[in-house]
Amino acid sequence: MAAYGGGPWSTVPARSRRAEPIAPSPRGGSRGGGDDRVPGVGELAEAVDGLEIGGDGERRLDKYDMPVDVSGKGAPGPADGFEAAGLAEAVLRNVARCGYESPTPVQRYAMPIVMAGRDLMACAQTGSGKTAAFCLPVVSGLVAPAGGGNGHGPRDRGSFDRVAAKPRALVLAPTRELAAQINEEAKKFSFQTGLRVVVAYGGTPMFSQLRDLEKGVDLLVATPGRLVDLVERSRISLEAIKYLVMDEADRMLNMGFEPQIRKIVDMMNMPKKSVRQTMLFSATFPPEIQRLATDFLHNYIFVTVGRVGSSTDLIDQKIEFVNGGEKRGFLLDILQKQSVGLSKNKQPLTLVFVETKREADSLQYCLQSNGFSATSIHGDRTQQERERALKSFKSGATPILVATDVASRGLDVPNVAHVINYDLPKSIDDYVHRIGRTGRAGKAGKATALFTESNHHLAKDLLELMTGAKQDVPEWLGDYASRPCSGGSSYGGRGRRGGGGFGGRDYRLSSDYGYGGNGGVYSSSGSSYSGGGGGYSSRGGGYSGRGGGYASRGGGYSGGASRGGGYSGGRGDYYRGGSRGGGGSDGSYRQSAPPLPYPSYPRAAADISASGWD
Ligand SMILES: Nc1ncnc2c1ncn2[C@@H]1O[C@H](COP(=O)(O)OP(=O)(O)OP(=O)(O)O)[C@@H](O)[C@H]1O
Repeated sequence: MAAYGGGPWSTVPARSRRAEPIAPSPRGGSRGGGDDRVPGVGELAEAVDGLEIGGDGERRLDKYDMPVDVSGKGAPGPADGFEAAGLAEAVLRNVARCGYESPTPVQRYAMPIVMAGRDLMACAQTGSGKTAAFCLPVVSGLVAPAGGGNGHGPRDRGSFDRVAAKPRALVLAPTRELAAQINEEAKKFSFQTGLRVVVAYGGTPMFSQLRDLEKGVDLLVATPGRLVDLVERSRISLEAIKYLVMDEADRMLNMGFEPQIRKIVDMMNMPKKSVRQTMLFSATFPPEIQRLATDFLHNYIFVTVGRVGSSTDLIDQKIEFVNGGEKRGFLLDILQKQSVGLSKNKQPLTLVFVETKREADSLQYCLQSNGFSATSIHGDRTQQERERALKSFKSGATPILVATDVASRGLDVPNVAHVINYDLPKSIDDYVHRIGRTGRAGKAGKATALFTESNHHLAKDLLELMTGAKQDVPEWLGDYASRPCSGGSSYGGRGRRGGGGFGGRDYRLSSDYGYGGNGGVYSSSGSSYSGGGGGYSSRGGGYSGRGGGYASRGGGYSGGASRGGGYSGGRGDYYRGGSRGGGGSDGSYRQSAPPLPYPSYPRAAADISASGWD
């Protein structure tokens, strides 16, 4: 396979970019009155609270250049640049303001697909620019004039019709912090377009969000819980939705969250899938979630950059074997060593992941008692506390953030130098997302995992992941990986990743699915686009999962009183049976039962709320 032939990426250090004047739009001209003036970054920052552009250090954006596979009938080819993608001029100006010189691979492929009005499932590595990959074409589609080529007919401004706001685009995100971040990004990209971007998430008073909604909304970013609440109060109507995006889609459709997503999509008056345009994005997409996702997609295109669920080799991954009781000392040692010789305000930003909320509190206290400046974020802290902690971490005022999985997905904190998995997660996909908080946007990062005996179930997947990312793997990990594990392989077992090797990532290509051959599949990594043919019938092919389902993973999880049972193997929908009682919020389990193979996500309503799902 030939290497992916993407356009040259910017490797200009962000700092120098920040200092440079922003170039006027290459096309000149403007849309709508009064847009000729091109503001500088500072001005944009003033206009958009929370704007952050770049950070320190060299960027190796070329690191994301890797084989790209595209499957699905009639997929448009990639765009060489932002202009070639056909984005509206106002949006192009905002791209320039953000200092983006050329699109990342996922952006090159996703933008033309979305601009062509096609549904999309896209999988690309953490930190590789997926947010802009959906925001730019969606914003562009919203500002496009009648007949502007986006296939959505005349422009109809989001309106406030008596009581209900009617957004035309909806972006769903699994946590409040991520929703807030996407909101900021979307605002940047829609600067001076006349579009209104509004965010709605739980944990904050509703009245300010209502006031915002009353002014009208074109693009709404929301967490599912708060959205359901607003729709049920008739403050939002989804009847005008043209674009539906699910960020971190595999998480959104996973575990206890899926029913709420179904409620939003199927039972709240949203146009049906053949009418709206639906886009799903994540760095990880297990086949069973891909299968579930087809319920929401219409004749979609699947794009994967690199291997589904792989980590970027921008991250230097280390794994250390530690006895459970020695973890704290080990962590203190790491932190001590990395801070030597650095002044207080130059400490590297370090994110420490733990499994439970209680452990987060306790570790924060321990670190503080040992002279480290640390804060924490988890589902038991108030939203105000969470936001304060994140802000303090971002600014470097508190360079150590102890977090549960509530911070594992999507958060883009520039300059996180080190991610430490103090407790390893239950699944390899969670690991991929956690370490992906560093090594973003082409910058290098470091990840250290403390592996204990109880993490045996993860050994095989870690070995495979690290080997794939060209990391040094200790011999003992290979030993663990080759030994049978009583708990079976983790849920995130590589066997579920689509058969291994490039080309097997779109689950529709599984022979079980009845995709009908190689129709509409091409790979930028060499083989040519083979056009139509084939075709597939959504859900119709009898996809049988990973051959054996959960039960194949060494005994699987058999339920247990506190969990409400229901984990019976089969095709991945264990949560459908039985109650989902038990479990702490945001991936926090306090019980002393043996570790679950999966999930680390909340499964009861109260947990969902505390995790920020609302
Ligand atoms: N074309 C580009 N040129 C330069 N920087 C970019 C470009 N596109 C995105 N970025 C920057 O890359 C960083 C990561 O982007 P983003 O948060 O969208 O990643 P992601 O793929 O969604 O990651 P995750 O899977 O963790 O959610 C952001 O700081 C963003 O501003």
